[in-house]
Amino acid sequence: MIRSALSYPSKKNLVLQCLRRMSSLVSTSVSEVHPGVAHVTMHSPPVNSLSLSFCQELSQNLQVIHKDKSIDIILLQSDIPGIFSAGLDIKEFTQPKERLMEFWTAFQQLYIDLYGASQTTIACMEGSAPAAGCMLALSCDYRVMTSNTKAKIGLNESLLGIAAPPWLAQQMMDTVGSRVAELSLWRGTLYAPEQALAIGLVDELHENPRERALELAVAEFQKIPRQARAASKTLTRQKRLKHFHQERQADLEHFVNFITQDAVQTQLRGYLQQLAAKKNKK
Ligand SMILES: CCCCCCCCCCCC/C=C/CC(=O)SCCNC(=O)CCNC(=O)[C@H](O)C(C)(C)COP(=O)(O)OP(=O)(O)OC[C@H]1O[C@@H](n2cnc3c(N)ncnc32)[C@H](O)[C@@H]1OP(=O)(O)O
Repeated sequence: MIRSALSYPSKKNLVLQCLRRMSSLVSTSVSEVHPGVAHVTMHSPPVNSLSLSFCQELSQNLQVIHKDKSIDIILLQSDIPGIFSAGLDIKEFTQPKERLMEFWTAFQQLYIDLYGASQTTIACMEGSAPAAGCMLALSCDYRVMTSNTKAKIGLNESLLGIAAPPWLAQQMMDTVGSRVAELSLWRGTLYAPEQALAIGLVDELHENPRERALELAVAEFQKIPRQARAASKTLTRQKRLKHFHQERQADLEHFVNFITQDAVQTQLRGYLQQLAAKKNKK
């Protein structure tokens, strides 16, 4: 089931290609909302956690959009109320080694496809974005977050008994500075919107992030020549991406070695139980 139709005027081949790809996919949809502006909408209830298939699907959609020269701005959003993305699907961490490798490879690819997108990307966060949910936002060029104080954003991995991968920690440092990142990484701080704005983790708060993101895209960002935006991105991101490609295999090995440790597995199972207990209390 496809949640909403793709519409790229005068791009019939691409539409067909997309539809073919998406026929077995259910967790994201793509739609052109204004000439040159595409919404990529995440919909994987209950919390848009990034499972193997969700990472792969999001990547595939981004790759299709990358090839579409008529699209120059991507708005990444969720249609689950109160949630942007809950980060990586923790259940994936308890899978056998082969699956873990496939999972992490798909997550790495998603980072490449989003952080490395030549288009201008805006994260429209109407809800919480912990851990890899925060990675999705950090990979975008601009972040608009809801002003609703229930929403939280940050890298809380340490509270799960794990650590963010080096490249995600680096994204945090690049965005908020080394000292703030250092503190927030080991504390696992999840920031309320006003705090996130104060440290520069998000760029704007708005009661309607989607509306604001579209307004920014059309009234501001599209006025800057597309090639200039893309070249500026290359200036600031190329070095990080090159390094990431060099370290990709080592990063995969680090992940598998780390996550399969008995102590880490015990901690993760405990964390999942905490989440379930919290839900039962509601
Ligand atoms: C040289 C360097 C050396 C170091 C190398 C180290 C390398 C190691 C690398 C390891 C890296 C690991 C990276 C991890 C990144 C991550 O993304 S980890 C995931 C972190 N995410 C979270 O902690 C979020 C947890 N969830 C929540 O806080 C809340 O669910 C929410 C705020 C998102 C939403 O709250 P609410 O709306 O109240 O929903 P809930 O009732 O809590 O949940 C509903 C439902 O969803 C399940 N769920 C929630 N989050 C996840 C998740 N991330 N994965 C899987 N499932 C999740 C929750 O259990 C409920 O499930 P049931 O309905 O009960 O089945």
